[in-house]
Amino acid sequence: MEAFVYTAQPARVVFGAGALQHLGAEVERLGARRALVLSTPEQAAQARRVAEQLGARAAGVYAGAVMHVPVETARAAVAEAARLGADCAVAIGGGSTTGLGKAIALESGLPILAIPTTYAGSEMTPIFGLTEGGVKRTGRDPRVLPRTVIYDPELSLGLPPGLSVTSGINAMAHAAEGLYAHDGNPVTALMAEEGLRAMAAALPRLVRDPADRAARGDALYAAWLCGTVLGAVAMGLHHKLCHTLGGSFELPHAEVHTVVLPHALAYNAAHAPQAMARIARALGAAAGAGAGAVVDAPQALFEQAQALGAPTSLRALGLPAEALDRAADLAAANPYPNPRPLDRGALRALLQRAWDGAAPQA
Ligand SMILES: NC(=O)C1=CN([C@@H]2O[C@H](COP(=O)(O)OP(=O)(O)OC[C@H]3O[C@@H](n4cnc5c(N)ncnc54)[C@H](OP(=O)(O)O)[C@@H]3O)[C@@H](O)[C@H]2O)C=CC1
Ligand SMILES: O=C(O)/C=C\C(=O)CC(=O)O
Repeated sequence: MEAFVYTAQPARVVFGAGALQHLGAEVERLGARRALVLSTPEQAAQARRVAEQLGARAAGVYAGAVMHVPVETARAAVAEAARLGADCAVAIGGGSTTGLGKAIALESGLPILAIPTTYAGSEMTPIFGLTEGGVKRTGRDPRVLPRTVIYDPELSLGLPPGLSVTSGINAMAHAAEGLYAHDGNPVTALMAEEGLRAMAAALPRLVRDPADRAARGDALYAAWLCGTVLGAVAMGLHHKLCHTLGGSFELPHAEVHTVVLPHALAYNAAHAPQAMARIARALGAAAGAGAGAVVDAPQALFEQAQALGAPTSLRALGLPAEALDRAADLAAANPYPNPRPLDRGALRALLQRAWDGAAPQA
């Protein structure tokens, strides 16, 4: 085995149906006395229930989270945390709410307890994102890594099948790119392949029955693994393209990941054969393909998304055709680690296929 470096992220995970019951004890374990509960406006009722559960340990509710964390929202939340004398943030919701918790932690150092209800995986990463003047910047800072994560599959029962699928594929994207990361290692590869297998197996069950508790648990387990990979190693072309399309053209995060992933993998396939073999093995195993069956990883992902009823074209997400040239310019502009060198013409062709909803092509 070759030499490698693996840095574990020190989050505590409490996992299982009904795990939310441990919230009070977990807040106490953090040494916190006044937790500010965060959510989106739509999930405010759930946040209030969480605050009631915390009783005297709740400082209040801030239900102002929005996608991509505008700096104005972050500043307002930091001010509210200070006004209420909060010494901890409890973020219940998807990546948008966790992201707001991270913005507070970045400014104030408050510990975060995250309770994820989607599969985005932000709860397992020291990565933050902030949007100012229509431009999103991301960074890494150990202060924003949640100290404790409560994964309770009961809380994701209400996540609609369409969102479950796109959010699940968002998670799979972290694992897939982690498998060819320049700073990857055998431990993150193990987590990535298992995360891909578990998510690919869970999603068809969730589409058949969104109330399938076992499948919800498997999907959250997969999200945890995939999020851990995102937090541990560098992402490449796929995440860059999605940030460009999401940040500059305001496309929805998980849906963009779903459309772009097969195409980004096809772009890199010939330059990352071992990663492709592991992705294919994970997808083949999930689909019940016999031992030794050959599965084309990008094509298998494309077909799985189609079969699950997910969007497969950028056109369907509302991207105007005129935006493709600028998106290609932006994606080719700044260097970042990727197995295949960035070629503006090839990226433009990739984007065209993703816009058309065509099958991925190496
Ligand atoms: N820093 C990091 O490491 C990462 C950051 N991110 C960031 O997170 C954001 C995306 O996260 P994502 O989770 O996809 O987006 P959101 O948190 O915006 O959630 C997506 C949708 O899911 C809905 N939802 C969430 N939970 C439930 C539930 N239990 N029942 C019903 N509906 C629910 C939300 O509804 P509603 O609006 O009603 O609450 C929303 O419409 C992006 O900003 C992305 O950049 C993503 C991955 C990693
Ligand atoms: O944009 C962020 O907030 C940080 C990372 C991600 O969103 C990862 C992703 O693209 O899913």
